[in-house]
Amino acid sequence: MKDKEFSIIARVKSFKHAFNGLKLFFTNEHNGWVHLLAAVLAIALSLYLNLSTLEWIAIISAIAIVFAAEIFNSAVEKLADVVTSEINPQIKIVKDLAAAGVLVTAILAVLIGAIIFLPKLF
Ligand SMILES: Nc1ncnc2c1ncn2[C@@H]1O[C@H](COP(=O)(O)OP(=O)(O)OP(=O)(O)O)[C@@H](O)[C@H]1O
Repeated sequence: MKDKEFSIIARVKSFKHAFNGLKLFFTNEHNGWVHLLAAVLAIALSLYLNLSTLEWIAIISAIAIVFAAEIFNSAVEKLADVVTSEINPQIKIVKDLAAAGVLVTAILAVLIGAIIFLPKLF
């Protein structure tokens, strides 16, 4: 691959593509809406419970990790659908693995939420 010169314009374009990806995720992906709702509720509860700085860092990190995993999962699903629209056992494995990645981050988020919120609520 030929070395490319550093260009501010190219970097700005990369950001534009990434923000377009975010727009696509939040407009087209139903799971994106579910995660957005969960994130808004978690942030509202965090504001209400007046969290410490470290607790905020944990909550925000959990939210971001789940979103990132879901976005990668959506990308894998889209790519898999381009590869074939037929039922294919290998595509099933690929999609199930990507979904498992989201599940792991969702479990992490629930555990972090439980550790932080439950003692303050009960
Ligand atoms: N082409 C395929 N061949 C075999 N199995 C498939 C195929 N497409 C989807 N699946 C199975 O259906 C599941 C759901 O895949 P789909 O692409 O419909 O994602 P989805 O319904 O958007 O899921 P998610 O809730 O993760 O967004 C996959 O995890 C996989 O087990």
